[in-house]
Amino acid sequence: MTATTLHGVQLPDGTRTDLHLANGVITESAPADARIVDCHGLIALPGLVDPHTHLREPGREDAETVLSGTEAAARGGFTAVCAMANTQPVTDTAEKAEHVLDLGLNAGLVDVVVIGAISKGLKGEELAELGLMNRSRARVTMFSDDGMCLMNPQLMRRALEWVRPFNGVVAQHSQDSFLAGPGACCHEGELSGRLGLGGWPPVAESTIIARDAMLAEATGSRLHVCHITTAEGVEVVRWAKQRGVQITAEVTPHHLLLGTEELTGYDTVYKVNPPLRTPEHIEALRAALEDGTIDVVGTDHAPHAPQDKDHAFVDARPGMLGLEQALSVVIETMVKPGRLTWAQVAERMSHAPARLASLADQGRPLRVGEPANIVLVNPDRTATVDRAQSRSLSRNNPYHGRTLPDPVEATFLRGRQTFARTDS
Ligand SMILES: NC(=O)N[C@@H](CC(=O)O)C(=O)O
Ligand SMILES: [Zn+2]
Ligand SMILES: [Zn+2]
Repeated sequence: MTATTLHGVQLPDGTRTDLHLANGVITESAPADARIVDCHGLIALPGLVDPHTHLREPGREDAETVLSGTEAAARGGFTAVCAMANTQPVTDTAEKAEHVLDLGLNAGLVDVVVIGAISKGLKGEELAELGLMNRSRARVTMFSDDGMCLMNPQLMRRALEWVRPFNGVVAQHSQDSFLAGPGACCHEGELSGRLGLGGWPPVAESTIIARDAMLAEATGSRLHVCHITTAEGVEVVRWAKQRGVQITAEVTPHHLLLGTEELTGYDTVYKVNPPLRTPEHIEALRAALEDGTIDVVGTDHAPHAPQDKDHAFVDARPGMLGLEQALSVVIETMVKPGRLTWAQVAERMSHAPARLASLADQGRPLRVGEPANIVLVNPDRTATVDRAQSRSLSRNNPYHGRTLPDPVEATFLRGRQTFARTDS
């Protein structure tokens, strides 16, 4: 593999330097035959780490494969993605976890980190093989029934106890379906009434977060709150952190940018769980990402085939794409308004998610000796999103037609270029 020198690149702390990439790591100096890339005006961030991706393989390869999903990830600046367990079959055994790991290794574009199911078949009844998945080649440390809220508090407690010896983490999709209105498919509020759609009240999220935070405290285990969407939920996380609970929270790009007003045309691309919220909630999420109450950005990249989206709003599958525009949305909503520095973007999108998933070789600082996992960012470039250009096999891109930052110039996984912009 040829060595590369990123000449004159800006580091997250604002300093300018030459970064030499050779043999998979950042080196002190470059060999004589190194390719030199002029990086003036570009920023190097540590490769992004997505703690929450749906890759759909095995089972729904018409919507996404590990290859197509990881191509989308590399294009978005990611060098690692954590693959959710709600595939068909569900990732609930060591063998299935190793299968997903191997699909990722074969694709070779980003590190595919396997998330195991908490319960067998995501049914919420019996614990899955947590210990065996952890001891498998996939070395699973994160467990989630995402797609479903793990309702049974006894099972939640036992899952938290199980992961403690290996410092694992339980990631919850916090949505109490008993509190949802009939046919709930959007935020409960003035608009759901006007549109005649059933709603999810914010309290359906915050009460589950509060319950799980208390269980995490009682067990001394790590809890991760997936895709938080409400001001009340953020308040509970803030309170739990003050108590010393080992809790982390995640926000998606779409919940940072998009609100309930998108729903007025009943376009099912905007149907997602948890639902898009109102401006007060969106502002609470941005403020919490700014002050660190929300630790990480997770895409919740959820590809769906047309036949699963082309339905009445209430019947369509929830979920939207996120990998390719995640950094675009964070720049638009957080960097441009001066709410996050580049070092803080690196923290929320690389360092912190790597710690969450216990990844030793991801989310590392850009220093000599560290793995050469890097995304090159052009902070000034913008483009109009075209869903037809996506690397994903699916087209449920909620940013289609919007002009947004288009920052990713190139992505390097252990020094090897996994994405390069070709249209400039
Ligand atoms: N976010 C969604 O609306 N859908 C996700 C599941 C999930 O993240 O809950 C999916 O798998 O499609
Ligand atoms: Zn979810
Ligand atoms: Zn999800």
